Amino acid sequence: MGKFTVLNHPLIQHKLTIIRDKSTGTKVFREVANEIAELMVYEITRDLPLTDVEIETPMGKTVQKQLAGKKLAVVPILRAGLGMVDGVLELIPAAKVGHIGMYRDEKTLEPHEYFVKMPPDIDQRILFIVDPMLATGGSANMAIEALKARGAKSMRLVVLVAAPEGVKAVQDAHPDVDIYAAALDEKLTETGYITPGLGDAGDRLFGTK
Ligand SMILES: O=P(O)(O)OC[C@H]1O[C@H](OP(=O)(O)OP(=O)(O)O)[C@H](O)[C@@H]1O
Ligand SMILES: O=c1cc[nH]c(=O)[nH]1
Ligand SMILES: [Mg+2]
Repeated sequence: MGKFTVLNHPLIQHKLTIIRDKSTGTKVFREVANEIAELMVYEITRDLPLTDVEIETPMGKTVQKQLAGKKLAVVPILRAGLGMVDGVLELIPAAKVGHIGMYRDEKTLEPHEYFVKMPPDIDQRILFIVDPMLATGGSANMAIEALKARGAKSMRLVVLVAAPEGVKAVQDAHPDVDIYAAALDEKLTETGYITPGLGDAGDRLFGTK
């Protein structure tokens, strides 16, 4: 089973409270969502392997560390995942960005894929799939399937708020994918929203209804 980790650093908890608050407007919501994504990526990349490299400082030759092995890519699930990309790129500016478009039918809650554009070498990369909300897990599971079908072998799912239902659905369907969340909330409502949650992440990021 894939690991599920809640990254409950005090700064992350504080910032999450800001974006949960319904009085927080679009501008601050966007800024703070990216700040949380940045803090999460700092934690999630702790286990990346390092290798020795010889360089020359102004004082002479020395052996130091650099990131080894697989390169990274960030994959936002459109639309709302876009609200986390800049935060990730602050720390990993050289990462490639793949996009996958998914929307959830408001009545059936079934996910629908409408766009996929990936870097050509996703089989060589660690993919950080980002989406603020993991509700039923349908969108994340369909996105992971689409990426696997295109050759992806190493993926981590990074969400701001997770519902227990979504965590279980992804763990059951994709035991090879670890999940990281800023919070694990109580449950889903009858209409498929996470409660207490933060509402509709896409609408809050982009000012739509
Ligand atoms: O786990 P699930 O039940 O699939 O729900 C979560 C999905 O719902 C939201 O997207 P939405 O469909 O609202 O699209 P949007 O990002 O364009 O607003 C959210 O950003 C996730 O992608
Ligand atoms: O609570 C939820 C559930 C799905 N998508 C959202 O944007 N919010
Ligand atoms: Mg939405």
